[in-house]
Amino acid sequence: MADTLIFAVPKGRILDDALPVLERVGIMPAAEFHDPKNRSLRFGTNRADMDIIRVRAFDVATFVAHGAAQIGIVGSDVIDEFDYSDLYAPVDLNFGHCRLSVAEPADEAASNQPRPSHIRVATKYPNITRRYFERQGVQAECVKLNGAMELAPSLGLSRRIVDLVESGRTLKDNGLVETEVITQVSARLIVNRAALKKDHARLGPLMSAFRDLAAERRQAA
Ligand SMILES: Nc1ncnc2c1ncn2[C@@H]1O[C@H](COP(=O)(O)OP(=O)(O)OP(=O)(O)O)[C@@H](O)[C@H]1O
Ligand SMILES: O=P(O)(O)OC[C@H]1O[C@H](OP(=O)(O)OP(=O)(O)O)[C@H](O)[C@@H]1O
Repeated sequence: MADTLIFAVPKGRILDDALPVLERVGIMPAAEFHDPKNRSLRFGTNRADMDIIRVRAFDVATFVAHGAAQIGIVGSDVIDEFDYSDLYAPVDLNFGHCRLSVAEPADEAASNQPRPSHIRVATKYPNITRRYFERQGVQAECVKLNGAMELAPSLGLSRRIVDLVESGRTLKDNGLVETEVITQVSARLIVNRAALKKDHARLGPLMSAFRDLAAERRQAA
């Protein structure tokens, strides 16, 4: 019997959109997965050869990149931040749309001052942020936060932030404006490259099923 395939999904907001997609490709987590009282982190599925793990978004990429999970679903923001060479992201699943942007207090953005060559930025994405500003000849000193980046400017932690924006509501409610879009974000299927080589017989058809479904959903949209 072949090894059990591990499918990693993020426990945050992407999960609600990911579950119907998984179901469409024939993967259904066991009933306990949906029980909020259940503290297990690994669950069976309707496929005897596959288990599902539910972890934090950034950890989905880490589990798959190291081959601890062979396949998963995660936002492209996370893939770009880590830039793991062992991660293959073959399918844009066309949900979880948002963008990664630079924002700053509305009054400071309006003042139109020239940007200094060294800036401080609060973000969950220090690698993307450094790379982005480096391309403009600006050295970005990043203060790593794991959430609530929007608080940083008003509390004097940094003038700028780099964070995800969807409706813009969080920025607005915290007195910030979006000044630059770094990149568009959507959910992706990710596969461990070594696992794909070793177990193409199972991972190949799975990838094709996700690819076909994504194409079908794009056509229907
Ligand atoms: N406002 C948003 N609109 C659409 N997609 C988003 C939005 N915020 C985050 N995402 C996507 O969902 C993913 C997970 O975001 P979520 O907010 O669930 O993470 P989180 O719960 O803050 O993360 P953590 O697991 O570190 O607690 C992000 O990596 C991104 O791809
Ligand atoms: O533009 P909007 O529609 O307001 O969405 C953007 C917000 O959504 C995400 O936060 P989330 O709600 O996931 O909370 P977090 O701070 O825990 O990441 C993101 O970090 C922004 O704060």
